[in-house]
Amino acid sequence: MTSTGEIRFSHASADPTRGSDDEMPGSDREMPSSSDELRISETFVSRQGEGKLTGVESYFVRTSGCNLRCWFCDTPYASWKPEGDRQSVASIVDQIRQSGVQHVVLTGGEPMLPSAIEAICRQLREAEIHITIETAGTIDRELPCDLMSISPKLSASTPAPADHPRWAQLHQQRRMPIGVMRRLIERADDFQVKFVIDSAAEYDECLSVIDELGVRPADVWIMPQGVTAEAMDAAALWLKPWSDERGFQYCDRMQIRWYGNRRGT
Ligand SMILES: C[S@@+](CC[C@H](N)C(=O)[O-])C[C@H]1O[C@@H](n2cnc3c(N)ncnc32)[C@H](O)[C@@H]1O
Ligand SMILES: Nc1nc2[nH]cc(C(=O)O)c2c(=O)[nH]1
Ligand code: SF4
Ligand SMILES: [Mg+2]
Repeated sequence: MTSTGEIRFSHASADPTRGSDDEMPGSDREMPSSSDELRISETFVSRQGEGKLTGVESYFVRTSGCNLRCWFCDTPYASWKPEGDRQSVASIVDQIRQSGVQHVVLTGGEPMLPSAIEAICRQLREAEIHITIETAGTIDRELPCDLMSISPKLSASTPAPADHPRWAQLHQQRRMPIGVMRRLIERADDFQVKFVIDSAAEYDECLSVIDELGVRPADVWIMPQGVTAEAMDAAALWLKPWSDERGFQYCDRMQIRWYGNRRGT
């Protein structure tokens, strides 16, 4: 942790923010990460459903484990109750290469947590495969990335303190390191910033984060919180006009429309 409270991992370091899935974040229940393997909850080929590459066939690699605990997380099997076995960097990259798919989406959980993500990105870059990283933007790593897709977590994402006292506190402390996000944006070849909005009460905070990040409206994507087409239809009525008025991109999460909220899609 730096003096500003930001987290920066050097190559092959262990992950001090790594928490377990229960109410004892930081416990040693999980093995420390290594630079040549990481825990994977699922891999699959699908179409990118969010942001500027929507529609592009992509090989998804979902790491397991997260340093945050959004109450609405749509992949609890990679955050609240992380599942999956450890796999080597070599086997993951081999499978991607054998698939012939030219775009990879590294997501999670939090894909910037395991140090092995750096080797994956270096090897994919060598193979000239396009890399998107879907991240909450709380962890600073230097790695090759074509599209850094940052989804900053607003305060309404915090889990209920009454139900999850330790995670509520940690989530609140970790969720918005603006300096880390700025550096990720500066280093990446391209970037987008995607906000999940659950209610109009989050508008002011969203606008002030955009201001602090210094990004243009064209780089901002507004996504409704929700995991069904019905929830997205209902949210679009109030959220899309607000987004359009400010010149933001509106992001209907298309995978939900195409496939429903199903794992592996
Ligand atoms: C599961 S997260 C994994 C990557 C990273 N941890 C993050 O949050 O950006 C993938 C994307 O799904 C979004 N997301 C998760 N749950 C959601 C929900 N209930 N409604 C809308 N978007 C959601 C996240 O904000 C992020 O953009
Ligand atoms: N099709 C599809 N597109 C996605 N874009 C970002 C995803 C994610 O979970 O990070 C995702 C996902 O899970 N599926
Ligand atoms: S940061 Fe991403 S993976 Fe972690 S809990 Fe929030 S939405 Fe889920
Ligand atoms: Mg998803």
